[in-house]
Amino acid sequence: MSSVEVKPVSKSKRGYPYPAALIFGVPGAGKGTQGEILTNVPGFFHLSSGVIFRKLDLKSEEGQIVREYSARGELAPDDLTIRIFLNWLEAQRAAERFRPRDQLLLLDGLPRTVQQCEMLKDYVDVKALLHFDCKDEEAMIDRIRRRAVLENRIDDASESVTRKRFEVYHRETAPVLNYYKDVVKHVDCAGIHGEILIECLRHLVPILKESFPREL
Ligand SMILES: Nc1ncnc2c1ncn2[C@@H]1O[C@H](COP(=O)(O)OP(=O)(O)O)[C@@H](O)[C@H]1O
Repeated sequence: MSSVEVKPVSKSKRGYPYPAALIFGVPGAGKGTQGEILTNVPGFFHLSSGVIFRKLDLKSEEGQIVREYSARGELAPDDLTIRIFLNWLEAQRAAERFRPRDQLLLLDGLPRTVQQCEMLKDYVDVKALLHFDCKDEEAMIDRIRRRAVLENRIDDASESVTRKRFEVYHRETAPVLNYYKDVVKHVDCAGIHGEILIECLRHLVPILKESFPREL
């Protein structure tokens, strides 16, 4: 993707707020893997902020800022994050890859601060937050170490940066769980892919049917 152009978004014209579910949890919990699996199921559209950020043109100002923060294991500034996300979402919608009238948006990695929840309020209607619950954080750190080799991710390469991401998660991201406390669903992230998929679908399919009623 080339550099992100920042355009003001007219809320009423786009049909906001879009129905959405959040895939939520510590780094390495398997959010991206499940999101990718689910996006192959008709009715779901997966969007990962980390993936969008890694696709930014490094020559662009946004690309450079985001890379600096992620290389340190810190969160990018909220306003920049939300702007990049909304522009990217609109580009997907304009290209008809994302169809808000019949696809539930699966957000992975966003919102990641309470401030981001507030900023997204008019744009996404959060129907559920799937909390990928991980009791064993050291196992997650091991997973991330293996992923660094496979995916060549700058923020996965150093253990101190990984530990910093966990610290930032507990301090800044965990409060998001409380913000959406009425719609939190627990998913045990220790299972095999198929088991986790079943759990996710058990929570998501009723939302899909309710959000996009269809006559047979
Ligand atoms: N919602 C967000 N707000 C701020 N920064 C973000 C957000 N999403 C991703 N990032 C940045 O991108 C990096 C990688 O994100 P991600 O791929 O979701 O990693 P993780 O494995 O930590 O869940 C983060 O460490 C952070 O610097």
